[in-house]
Amino acid sequence: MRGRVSGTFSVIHRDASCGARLGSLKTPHGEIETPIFMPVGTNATVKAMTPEDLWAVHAQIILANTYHLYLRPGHRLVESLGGLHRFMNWSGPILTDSGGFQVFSLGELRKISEEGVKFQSHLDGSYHVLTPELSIKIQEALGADIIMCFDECPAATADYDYVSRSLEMTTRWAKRCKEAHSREGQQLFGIIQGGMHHDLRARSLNEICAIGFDGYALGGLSVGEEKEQMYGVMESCAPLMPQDAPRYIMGIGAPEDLVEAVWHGFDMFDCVMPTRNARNGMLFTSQGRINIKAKAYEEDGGPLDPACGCHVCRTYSRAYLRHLYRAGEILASQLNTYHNLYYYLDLMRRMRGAIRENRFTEFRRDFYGSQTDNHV
Ligand SMILES: CNc1nc2cc3c(=O)[nH]c(N)nc3c(CCN)c2[nH]1
Repeated sequence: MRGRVSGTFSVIHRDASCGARLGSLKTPHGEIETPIFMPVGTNATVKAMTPEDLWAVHAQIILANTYHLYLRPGHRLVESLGGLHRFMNWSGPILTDSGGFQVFSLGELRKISEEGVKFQSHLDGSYHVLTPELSIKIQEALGADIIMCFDECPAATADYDYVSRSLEMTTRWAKRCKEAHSREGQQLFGIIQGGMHHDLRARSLNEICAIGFDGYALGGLSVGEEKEQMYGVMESCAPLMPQDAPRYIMGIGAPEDLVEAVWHGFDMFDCVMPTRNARNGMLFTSQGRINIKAKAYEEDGGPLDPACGCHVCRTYSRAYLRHLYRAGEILASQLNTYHNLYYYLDLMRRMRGAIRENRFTEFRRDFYGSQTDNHV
């Protein structure tokens, strides 16, 4: 079992008007300025983006998935070829999720037990057992800078007793993950469960923090709950989490969710929304979301977002982006993804600036005012 990787995270500045804080997280592949958004690169690629594009949109750290890379091409193959960074030509930090959530959202025929999760591959129907120990070994073989404990994310519909028993098993699994983890320099984050119940959240938080990890994540959110429930869990958990460790909310979220979470004092986020929405023509702008396939843009020679400084907004018209999308061109996914990720990462940059200048509460108020949602 490895102790905490000391001195990797420091809080640089706190905005006195709220919970927002500026942080620095050091990893073997570089230093990360927080708050930060992590583009999702499930199969060792952020879909439709080259590593050069990711640097151009100022990505600092990306996420990859244990479940997918274990099934294809296999973690031992990636390890034999020099590890995930070499394999995908991304020299920046990488965080890998532990596989539990993906098994439940993708695998067929899952059976959960104290040992772990038995499941059938969504690719070929083959049978597998993912355990806390195997999840850690896979993530060590991939060589991510930050790895996640193997946990169970209960469905939003799960009842109180199920959520209570589930968090107790997640705590036992977290202990097994810490025991199994031995790769020097690699950070291990614990995951707090407890559903939408503040007493169960506090219990999970205390148990996971008592084990001691390099960072702490809120799991079990963005699973179909109401926004008020999600924000309520953020508000109740943030003050109870260690001040001096990174705080990550998994699977979050829409731009307004990121602003709310930063306001409460969270540091790291990941979500497929910017990349998945891009491929479906749903684009984020300073005036809210737009649907690029709408007829309203057929003859619109203007930029996607006049307030955006990205290459796409400086180069192409809405009419051209609409044409590419309707023609089913591959370039539509590339340009739309490039812009959406630039928007998300620029939003994080603007939030860091607001925290640095102690004006984050004003930033949050102005942000809500600007988002006249669902433009055509
Ligand atoms: C989209 N919503 C969402 N909720 C999550 C919860 C967990 C969660 O509770 N645990 C883990 N390990 N991952 C989660 C993920 C995947 C994050 N890339 C979630 N994604």
